[in-house]
Amino acid sequence: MKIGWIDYLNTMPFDFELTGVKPDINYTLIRGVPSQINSLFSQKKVDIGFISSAHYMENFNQYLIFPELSISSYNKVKSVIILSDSPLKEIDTIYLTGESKTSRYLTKVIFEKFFGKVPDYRELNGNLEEKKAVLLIGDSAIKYADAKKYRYDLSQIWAEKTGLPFVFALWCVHRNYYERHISETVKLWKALKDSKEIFFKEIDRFLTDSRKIEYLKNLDYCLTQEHIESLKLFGSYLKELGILKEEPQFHFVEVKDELGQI
Ligand SMILES: C=C(O[C@@H]1C=C(C(=O)O)C=C[C@H]1O)C(=O)O
Repeated sequence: MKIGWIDYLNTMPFDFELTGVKPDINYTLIRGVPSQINSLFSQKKVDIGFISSAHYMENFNQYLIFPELSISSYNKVKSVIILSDSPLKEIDTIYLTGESKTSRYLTKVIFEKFFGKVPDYRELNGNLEEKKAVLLIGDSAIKYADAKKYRYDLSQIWAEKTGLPFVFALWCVHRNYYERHISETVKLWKALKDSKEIFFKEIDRFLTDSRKIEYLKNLDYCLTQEHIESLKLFGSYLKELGILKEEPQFHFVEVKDELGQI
């Protein structure tokens, strides 16, 4: 089994090698930033991947979601931010990180649906200092959080406008891989879920940096009905903006029968 792993601090709770959970499967981890994992996943170079929620939405007929797991946030996420020299409403040009898919689309929803303006979107390459406004995610967002006068947290804006959590990433499997490897897939799902529980129960064993602990504790790793509502709303905005061809449906891996005890 080839597993696509997002190489950010925020995937640490799922790290079953760290927490000592043994999934009893043969696997290799392929690490990268979200955009790399998304494309390895759609090329079937990985069988199971932690991918951008928007990438699931673009390919929902081919993928299945692992239940109960995500990276989400109920208010501030802290690592999906717009850094700017001017207030948000005055931004005309914004440079978007190439590491993301969901947050790039969320930026468009925020500007175009919530604030009714279409800035010039450009690709972020090189130096932040020369750019008046940038979208950063993941570890570089944490690193450069204070780099500019204004900082806007995209998940906080979403929460203020919708009252919902925002779902950034989902664990997904290719439907046809799942059909041929049901038991291994469910074993991985269980290992990720157990790892997350052990990690937060015993967080001091795995991390000493209090800022990192605080960052991870503030994130939300669940996938409830409310999260699905939020994904649906995001999907309908993306459809309205012409980013998605159709409104996505949400299909899940069936985990109940496989491990009997769940
Ligand atoms: C919360 C985050 O969510 C990330 C954002 C993603 C995206 O924008 O496509 C994908 C995966 C997540 O790791 C983050 O990494 O800061």
